[in-house]
Amino acid sequence: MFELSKQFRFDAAHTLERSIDTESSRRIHGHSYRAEVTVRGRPDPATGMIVDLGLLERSMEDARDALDHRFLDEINDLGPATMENLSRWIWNRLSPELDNLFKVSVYRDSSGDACTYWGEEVAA
Ligand SMILES: Nc1nc2c(c(=O)[nH]1)N=C([C@H](O)[C@H](O)COP(=O)(O)OP(=O)(O)OP(=O)(O)O)CN2
Ligand SMILES: [Zn+2]
Repeated sequence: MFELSKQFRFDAAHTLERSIDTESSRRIHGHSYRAEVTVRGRPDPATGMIVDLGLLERSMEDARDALDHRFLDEINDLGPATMENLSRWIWNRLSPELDNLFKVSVYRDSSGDACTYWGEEVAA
């Protein structure tokens, strides 16, 4: 079994309601994010690939365009612009076209923040 990943970066602004650092979090501020999309599977013997990295990049472009240099509070189906909601939002955007999608991680390298979404568990 293999995991294959590709990353993209985006810079975006947001506000956040929190119980700590309330005032500064409510002010519009920005972060530099890095998102990592991982597929899992076995390479096709003919191509040697799980999925062509070029195709993976194409399907990520749309998500990047929707996030980069945006005010995240204005993205209707995101909810509060947290790392958790961003990783799930990227997952929801990519999962219809990526059969082998395994996880989506979002990082804020400057502060050491990371969040990974594996999709919702399907009840047995
Ligand atoms: N569970 C989560 N908690 C918080 C999130 C999140 O996405 N998930 N996000 C934030 C805010 O984005 C906040 O701006 C980050 O706050 P903080 O860690 O205090 O860092 P700074 O704003 O000071 O950012 P710098 O890296 O210092 O610029 C909070 N919590
Ligand atoms: Zn923030």
